[in-house]
Amino acid sequence: MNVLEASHINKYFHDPAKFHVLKDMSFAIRKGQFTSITGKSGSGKSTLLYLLSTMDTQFEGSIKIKGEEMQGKSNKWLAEFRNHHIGFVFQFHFLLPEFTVLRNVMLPGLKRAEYSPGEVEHKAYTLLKLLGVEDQANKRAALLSGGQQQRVAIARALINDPLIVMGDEPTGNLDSKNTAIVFDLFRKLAAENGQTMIIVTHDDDFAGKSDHVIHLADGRVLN
Ligand SMILES: Nc1ncnc2c1ncn2[C@@H]1O[C@H](COP(=O)(O)OP(=O)(O)OP(=O)(O)O)[C@@H](O)[C@H]1O
Repeated sequence: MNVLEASHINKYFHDPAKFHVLKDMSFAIRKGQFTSITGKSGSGKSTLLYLLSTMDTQFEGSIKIKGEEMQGKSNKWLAEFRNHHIGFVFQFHFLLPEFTVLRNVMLPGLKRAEYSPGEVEHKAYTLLKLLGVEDQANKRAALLSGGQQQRVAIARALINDPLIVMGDEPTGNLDSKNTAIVFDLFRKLAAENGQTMIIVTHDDDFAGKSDHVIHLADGRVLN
């Protein structure tokens, strides 16, 4: 089953001159598939992920998630859809620096209010443990190293069991040991929970081990 279908995506930037950054891209991503988006610096990986995440609505073509067309929906509708179905890990972590690590991970779960605060806390702690940062749980997020913050941001992205996890270089600040831990966790979530991973990466090793690679070059998808 396809969880995401992109058809004839075209995207232009207009600053300083008109620039055709994404050219007629079409592809499908299946449920539970571990997809890497690769390509040289400047090839459009982050731009494409931003579109797929529904955060950028300025493009031509169609993006369907769970069979639902994302084009033409209001920002409010899209925000609600993202809250329910998509977890993000950005290059910058956007943790709330004055809140504890545990609180940062719990917040999207508390906002969703599907589980009790106690259950959300238990889940947050379990995720921090899987990512090897449970000993930082009660520290203020601002005090953590870049790599620790990245792992906390990954835990936060996973707290609501999203259908799709999207990451822009989610292991960019991690050493090889922690990159392997994150990769194995993503792989397990894809295989056991059917969660779909869409990950922008420079790491050929990481991409080589994924189920599906979308390789960008000259603004196009190479097959
Ligand atoms: N807001 C913008 N306005 C104009 N050009 C932009 C804008 N954002 C990105 N670009 C250009 O679009 C191209 C693709 O950028 P993008 O950040 O998607 O590449 P990338 O493959 O993710 O690169 P990297 O691997 O270096 O992060 C680049 O040439 C970039 O300069």
